[in-house]
Amino acid sequence: MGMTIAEKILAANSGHDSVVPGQLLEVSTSWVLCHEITTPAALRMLEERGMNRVFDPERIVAVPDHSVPAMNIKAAKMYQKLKSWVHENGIRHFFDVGRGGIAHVVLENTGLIKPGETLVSGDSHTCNAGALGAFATGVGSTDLAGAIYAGKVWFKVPETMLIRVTGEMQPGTTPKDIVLEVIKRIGADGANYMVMEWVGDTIDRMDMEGRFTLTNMAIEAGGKTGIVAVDDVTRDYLAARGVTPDQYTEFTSDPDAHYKVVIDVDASKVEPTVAYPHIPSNGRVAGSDKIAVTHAYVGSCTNGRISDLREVANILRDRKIADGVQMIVVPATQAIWKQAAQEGLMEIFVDAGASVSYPSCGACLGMHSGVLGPGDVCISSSNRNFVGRMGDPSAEIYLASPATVAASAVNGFISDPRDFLAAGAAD
Ligand SMILES: CC(C)[C@H](C(=O)O)[C@@H](O)C(=O)O
Ligand code: SF4
Repeated sequence: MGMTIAEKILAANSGHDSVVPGQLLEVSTSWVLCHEITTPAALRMLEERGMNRVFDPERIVAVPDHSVPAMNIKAAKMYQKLKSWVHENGIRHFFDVGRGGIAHVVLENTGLIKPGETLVSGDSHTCNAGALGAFATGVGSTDLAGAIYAGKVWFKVPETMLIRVTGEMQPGTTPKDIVLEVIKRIGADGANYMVMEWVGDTIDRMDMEGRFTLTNMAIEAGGKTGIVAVDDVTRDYLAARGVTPDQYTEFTSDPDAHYKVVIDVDASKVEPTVAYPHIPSNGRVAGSDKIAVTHAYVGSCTNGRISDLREVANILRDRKIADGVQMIVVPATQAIWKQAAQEGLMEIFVDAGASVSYPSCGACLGMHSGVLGPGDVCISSSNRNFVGRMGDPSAEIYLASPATVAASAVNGFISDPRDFLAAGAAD
């Protein structure tokens, strides 16, 4: 029987010619990504056993991102732990505060992780990197410890779900709306322990930033990871980062590969979508109800990229954020921050009355720099709207595209970004 891309990558990285779903494998990890929240626990486990070494200092990427710059002493200590470990072990790929940003977005941009490789990290959105045709997934602290020590991890080969997306996306609709629509259809557990493989002409035309948004949210449907096959879009993205095809292996799914589920999406029918509290599968068309917001957040590993910031600027240009709304814009990395500044986007955000923050996870998970209070209502470009995710348990979070967040910030209530296109503000 044929194999899917994910099965081929797992086979190649575990010394097998072929594998089948359900098979247990010991897989070599090409890369281990470490941030300051989950890595210290893994390091403690290793230290307690006298096993404090790393499998390969060149294959570990360390990026403090959640609680930086530190907002309290506990956070400062976690940062110190990551940093001292990095120095003691000669880990070169360390993206310190001011030189990095949100780990997943930093990594995707480095050219380090390549198609056909495997990546693990103690973070559930590690699936983000699957857009590069790699097998990337989040693991718990024990598996993380094993990966750091031995460069190996146990996996049960997942089943794969095929998501075929065809047709032209309509103006105002973005990759975020596509993934919110898919999660709405299959449910927050619809892809449990499956690989979500994205194909179709809509995906072929989509840039890498959009593809990262799709694979990033696999975990919100319970997926093990998301993946997109390598094509010219991927090759060009990698070439721009100095990576040539002889440095990586391209895997494609066989025509007779086995898919547990096949989903068809007509992109031309997908409308700007908002996931209502308190689960990402609770999608409705943007603006169906007039819901007043107190906060608007653009950022996170899902939607804090330069194309996202451009979309927001297109709507905020020559407009003001509604009175009573606090808007926070967080470029995902230092490089994106600089690019946004060079393009004049920062000025547009500030003139509109938004607060522009430094690259970090901060507000996304209610740690700092934008924590919600009782009864607050936030429209967010992030990926999770669970109870208490951004702060007080009584706060409500609505997930949407950056364009929908911007339109809602201007109106003061959840709005359809297409109304702004009609007004000629966005392109
Ligand atoms: C803190 C970290 C372990 C967590 C995750 O794994 O996803 C965070 O990034 C999140 O988005 O909730
Ligand atoms: S930006 Fe949000 S979702 Fe992404 S890694 Fe950070 S906390 Fe998790």
